[in-house]
Amino acid sequence: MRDTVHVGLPGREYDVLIGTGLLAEAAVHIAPLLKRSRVVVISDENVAALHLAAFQDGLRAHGIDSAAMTLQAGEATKSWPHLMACVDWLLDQKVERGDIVVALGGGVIGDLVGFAAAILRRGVRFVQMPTSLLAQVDSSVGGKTGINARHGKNLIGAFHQPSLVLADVDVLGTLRPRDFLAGYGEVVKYGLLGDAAFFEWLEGQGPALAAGDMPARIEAVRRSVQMKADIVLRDETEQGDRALLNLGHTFGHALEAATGYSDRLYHGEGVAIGCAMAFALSARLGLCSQEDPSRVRAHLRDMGMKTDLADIDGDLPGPEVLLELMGQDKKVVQGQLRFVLARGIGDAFVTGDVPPEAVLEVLRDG
Ligand SMILES: NC(=O)c1ccc[n+]([C@@H]2O[C@H](COP(=O)([O-])OP(=O)(O)OC[C@H]3O[C@@H](n4cnc5c(N)ncnc54)[C@H](O)[C@@H]3O)[C@@H](O)[C@H]2O)c1
Ligand SMILES: O=C(O)C(=O)C[C@@H](O)[C@H](O)[C@H](O)COP(=O)(O)O
Ligand SMILES: [Zn+2]
Repeated sequence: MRDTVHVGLPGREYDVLIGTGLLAEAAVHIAPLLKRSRVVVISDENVAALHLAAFQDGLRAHGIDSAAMTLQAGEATKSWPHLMACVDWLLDQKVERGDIVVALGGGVIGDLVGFAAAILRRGVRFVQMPTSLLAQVDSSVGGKTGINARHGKNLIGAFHQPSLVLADVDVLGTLRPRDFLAGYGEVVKYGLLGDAAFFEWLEGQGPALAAGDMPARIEAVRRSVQMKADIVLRDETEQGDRALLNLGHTFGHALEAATGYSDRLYHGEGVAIGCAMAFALSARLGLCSQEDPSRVRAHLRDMGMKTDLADIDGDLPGPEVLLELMGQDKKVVQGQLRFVLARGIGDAFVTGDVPPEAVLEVLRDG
């Protein structure tokens, strides 16, 4: 079972291969990119324990040498100290301009390693081997790379497109259910932002997807990646339309900052709560029907996901502080917050015309 989505950015085009068995046969797809038969791989401790040996064995069988570095798992790894460790190690390995760096892991590894590749010797190529659902449907595609700052999420980074993305859906089988569902938050986002039929399909197929139905998983990854590729092609550096991919993120990023980028709230969980809030805000402003937010929440609830602030363990700062945290959002223009809101399911748009009091009311409702 195999699908390909082509990201046709002029001069930086690449394929996203989606299917089974791609980890073991990665060498076949990576070899044509190599100038010498050696790659460096960066992964995290969970993924390395489960999948690094199979990946390196496959490379070796094709005569490709590899060296690997393993980082601590979790969002805290997207930070200055780990970026420095990564870049130091890549220099220790004498990675050259013509070499390929492989990011083997979830979105944390993809964002961090992609950024390290962007700044190493002013830019080396990298391959994304996304191993989480979130990374397969979203973070491995489109070239946003970076780390978090004390001031907020992803505030230090670069646009640096990968040279190839290999999304092996078999490896999703080892994800913890909570990590799978966090990735599902981004899948739902795609339906909500631009494809009502996809959202409807997810309402029917979501449980099968979570239970491991392979054709359903491939279809969900393919449709998500295709939508992202289409948007990135129109607006690579987020001057306009690309901000639609930020649906749920203005709320979500503030909640991640408020919970200290910790296990209290995963990125995809923040996105799911953020999508529910974006629809609540849209309904409050009379932009969509009152039924839409209920339908969004009902599907997330059916899937066993977080939808409300009360679902986050521990104390949260008050609405005013959360609103203040949103002030570092990259969509802010001339000091004014902009939100991705919706006229209905599958019909999102970006607007700065949002009274702060309406946002505070949504946050107070939780
Ligand atoms: N660049 C982008 O466009 C973009 C898009 C969406 C999200 N992101 C970023 O992605 C990050 C979240 O990504 P994530 O949800 O993948 O988090 P993650 O990388 O922390 O992975 C989640 C957990 O799953 C584990 N894991 C990954 N693959 C596994 C597998 N196959 N089997 C078992 N365990 C596995 C990881 O070790 C980790 O513990 C956030 O930092 C977010 O900001 C970036
Ligand atoms: O690729 C994009 O563009 C996205 O917005 C995808 C998001 O899911 C992702 O979380 C992204 O990293 C958020 O971007 P940011 O610019 O708001 O940090
Ligand atoms: Zn996201």
